[in-house]
Amino acid sequence: MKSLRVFRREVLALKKIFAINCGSTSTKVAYFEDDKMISKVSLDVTAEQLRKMPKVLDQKEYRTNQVKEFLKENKLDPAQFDIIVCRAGTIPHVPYDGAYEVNDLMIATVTYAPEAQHASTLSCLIGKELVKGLDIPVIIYDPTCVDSADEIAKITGIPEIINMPLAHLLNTKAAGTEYAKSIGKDYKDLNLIIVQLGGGITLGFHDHGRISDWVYDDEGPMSPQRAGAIPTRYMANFCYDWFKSGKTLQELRMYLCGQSGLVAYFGTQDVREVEKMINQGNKKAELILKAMAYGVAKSIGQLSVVRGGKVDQIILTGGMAYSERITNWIKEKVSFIAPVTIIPGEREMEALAAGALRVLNKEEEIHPYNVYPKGYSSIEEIINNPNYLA
Ligand SMILES: Nc1ncnc2c1ncn2[C@@H]1O[C@H](COP(=O)(O)OP(=O)(O)O)[C@@H](O)[C@H]1O
Ligand SMILES: CCCC(=O)OP(=O)(O)O
Repeated sequence: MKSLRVFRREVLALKKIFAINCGSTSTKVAYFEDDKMISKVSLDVTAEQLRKMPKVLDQKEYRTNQVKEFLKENKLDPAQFDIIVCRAGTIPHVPYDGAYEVNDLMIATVTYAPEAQHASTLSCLIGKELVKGLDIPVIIYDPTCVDSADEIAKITGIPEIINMPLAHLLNTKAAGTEYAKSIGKDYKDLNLIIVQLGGGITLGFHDHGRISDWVYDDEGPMSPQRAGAIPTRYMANFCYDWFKSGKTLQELRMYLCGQSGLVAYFGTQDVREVEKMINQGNKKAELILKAMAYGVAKSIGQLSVVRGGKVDQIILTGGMAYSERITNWIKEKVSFIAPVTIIPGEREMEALAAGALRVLNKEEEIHPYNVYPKGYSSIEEIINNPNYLA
């Protein structure tokens, strides 16, 4: 039996939480003691660097070194952590939001059979590597692929294709929670359209705490790195030419989610650079950036019908929400639907740590992770037959 002293030390000690968030344009890491952020860094990964490491797994070493450098500079030893919590996506859909264990199946899936090429994958790989040989839990929290959507929203005009929900759940839920709190309500009391204006743009209709419909980065506006929706007649011809020129399906997926959007027009994913061009009188830069904002407004309009116009608030969040030019362009078009609140930047690191703390305090359980990618039924099969995105 534990002595009272040991029991007290375990219960009263501050929980040491390390959070890892690989985004498409940055690597963010932070160290928390309970809910207090002790240190954080956000390191840019530029379009230029990404061109040299086009496959997401190519970036693993680079980003792992960024994380290790942070640990060294802050004199942090992974052996002291109570838990590592990671941002996640690119795994098959899971039924609930919240925490999932990072286990062998998840590691095999993101390594050999990912659902997409997205840097968030790397977060759990790096997390697991840091605690190799140690008995420290690694979890993901509020991944992009929670299936909480209305069935009707998933139906497409091609019966074989079921459109599954994807969205920046982690940050948009955190922004919704922050907004609700600011008006003395609970996130689960409201209908919110929340827009993530990041390297990729996604929108969600948050119906009393559940994303019931969404617009993913390939279904609506272009974004700094991504093409957005392209009419199928153009896309069919584009793909035909692409494959005829000898390029692969994986290269196409990486182009659509990494090298298109603003990057394709201007060679940069940094909106501040594009704004500089506009300030210097570049009319093309103004037109393209405005087209992106216009696309966001149209997608907000699309989601406004989900509950027959019952929208309590529209929230704009993510890095680009710092740009007044962009948020004003969007507001002009959508304010007739509902009032607009701007919550710029991200609170993903805080949201990851808060989730991990609830897990450590036993207020929330860790869901087991047991969903196999389509077409696979064992870890060996996944490892031995990587998919085309690996
Ligand atoms: N102050 C700012 N003004 C305009 N755009 C910004 C600003 N800060 C960041 N951004 C843009 O926001 C985007 C990144 O958003 P972020 O939410 O950090 O993305 P991600 O998590 O996808 O890496 C980039 O295009 C970046 O240039
Ligand atoms: C839901 C998609 C995840 C995504 O696009 O994240 P980034 O904005 O970090 O690229």
